[in-house]
Amino acid sequence: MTNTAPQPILITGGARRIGLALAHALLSRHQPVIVAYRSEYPALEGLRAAGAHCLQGDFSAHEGIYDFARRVAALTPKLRGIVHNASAWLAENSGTPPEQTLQTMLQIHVYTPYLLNQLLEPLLCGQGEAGADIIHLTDYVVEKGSDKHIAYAASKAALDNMTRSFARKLAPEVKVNAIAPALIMFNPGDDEQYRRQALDKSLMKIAPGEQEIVNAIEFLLNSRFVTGRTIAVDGGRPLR
Ligand SMILES: NC(=O)C1=CN([C@@H]2O[C@H](COP(=O)(O)OP(=O)(O)OC[C@H]3O[C@@H](n4cnc5c(N)ncnc54)[C@H](OP(=O)(O)O)[C@@H]3O)[C@@H](O)[C@H]2O)C=CC1
Ligand SMILES: Nc1nc2c(c(=O)[nH]1)N=C([C@H](O)[C@@H](O)CO)CN2
Repeated sequence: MTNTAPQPILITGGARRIGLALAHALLSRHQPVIVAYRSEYPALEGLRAAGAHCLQGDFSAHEGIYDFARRVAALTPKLRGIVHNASAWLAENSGTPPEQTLQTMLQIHVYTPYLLNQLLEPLLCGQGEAGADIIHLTDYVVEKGSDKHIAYAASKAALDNMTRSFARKLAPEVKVNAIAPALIMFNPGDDEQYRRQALDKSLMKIAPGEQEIVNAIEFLLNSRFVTGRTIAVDGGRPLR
């Protein structure tokens, strides 16, 4: 009887918040993970102790993405999946020149998944039908736009669209889906007024926390049939 070990899932931006929670959830189910991180975090120690491979990588320039893909390929012959979680939430009023805001948003939400999906395709394919997954973390604002985060929303919309293109290209070996969250968790600097207003935007009126996204990702990983779709995890925001 052959006993094949599960192949790892690559999580970008996995050293904090949603990516970190996902990495620990998968590790607790004996699913190996490779965590891509840019900045050092104390949480990396816990991830390594739990068995994660943590690979430093900065996707701010194309060469960093190519270099990172080479190091992933040197680490493992196959991947069970890629979760494109790495992101920055830059607003137009951040003081950054607008062309730089757009460039930063396109780099992390469009170039990074576009290049990694192609550079790592040989690691995803060859594992049978529905043998691997790509999951793009997008945003509810893809549907609605955002007056304060115009470049962010546009770049996430491009990522949402790429979900369907890569699903077409890689079927039936690789399923490709997106998860579009609305507010999942606040940032530490968010004040009370902001929190009240943000909570009031959904029907459910809570910030549900990382586990909601972990649950959606586990649903997709367990499916053999769902591909090319965007799962909304938004507390009913379009109905408000
Ligand atoms: N939190 C929420 O309520 C919502 C989240 N989402 C989406 O869910 C996902 C996870 O959200 P959240 O946990 O809040 O994300 P965070 O913004 O907290 O973390 C994102 C991670 O991506 C990394 N990253 C950003 N730019 C780069 C880069 N150029 N190269 C390498 N790594 C980079 C960051 O690294 P570093 O630490 O070095 O900056 C960071 O660790 C994101 O895609 C987000 O857009 C969508 C809607 C709501
Ligand atoms: N990369 C990130 N994207 C987003 C964040 C974040 O902190 N990092 N936060 C949000 C907000 O929670 C928003 O949905 C409600 O205020 C959106 N995207």
